[in-house]
Amino acid sequence: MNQLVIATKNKGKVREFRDMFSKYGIEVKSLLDFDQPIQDIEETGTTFSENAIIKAEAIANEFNIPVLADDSGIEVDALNGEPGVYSARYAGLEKDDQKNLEKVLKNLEGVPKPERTARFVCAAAVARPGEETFVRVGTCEGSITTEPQGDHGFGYDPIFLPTGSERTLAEYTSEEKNAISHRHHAIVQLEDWLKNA
Ligand SMILES: O=c1[nH]c(=O)c2ncn([C@@H]3O[C@H](COP(=O)(O)OP(=O)(O)OP(=O)(O)O)[C@@H](O)[C@H]3O)c2[nH]1
Ligand SMILES: [Mg+2]
Repeated sequence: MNQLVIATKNKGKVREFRDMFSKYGIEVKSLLDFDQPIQDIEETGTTFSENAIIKAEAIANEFNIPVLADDSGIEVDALNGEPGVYSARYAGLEKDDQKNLEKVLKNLEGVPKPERTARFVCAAAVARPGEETFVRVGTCEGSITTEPQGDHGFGYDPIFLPTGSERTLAEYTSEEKNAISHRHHAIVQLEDWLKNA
């Protein structure tokens, strides 16, 4: 395989998949590269895996090609796992990264450091015409800061401290993030498929 379509319109994800797949010699195309506009796929699942499968199968069936989809987000323990599958839309349907992370910080006001634990989760689903879809889940454990720090990455990266780190993911280089991220931990489980497809 020398090219793979990722069923996403999220530029941050596309950048990370491009970097991570380059070592397998795989060129990444996203829904942003299609000639025709692709309608937003409704994420009606209650888990990351369900939503990843919905996105991968929608595009695989429509275009009759193999597709990988990522559904991801952040679970904050003191917020009973929120924002979870609603991470992109936590502060509204406009999917504003800044508003989303401000809402998490506000909802955690007064919560002491040891109770600010959280994790990023990534479900990566592979759908191929006529074959069974499969999904692999990766996580990255950490905690939530009290203020945003750093300007790399995307989404909630400026408020996420990986376990044992004093820097947020937004203060990591892309190479550093891609070595420990939830997305990395999902993708390594696809290695056998990637090498043989
Ligand atoms: O700081 C972050 N670092 C990450 O590495 C990361 N991965 C996911 N997220 C958040 O979770 C939502 C996913 O929602 P999501 O999987 O539905 O994606 P999306 O709606 O943005 O695009 P699409 O792939 O559905 O087209 C995103 O918008 C982000 O807010 C991240 N935040
Ligand atoms: Mg989405």
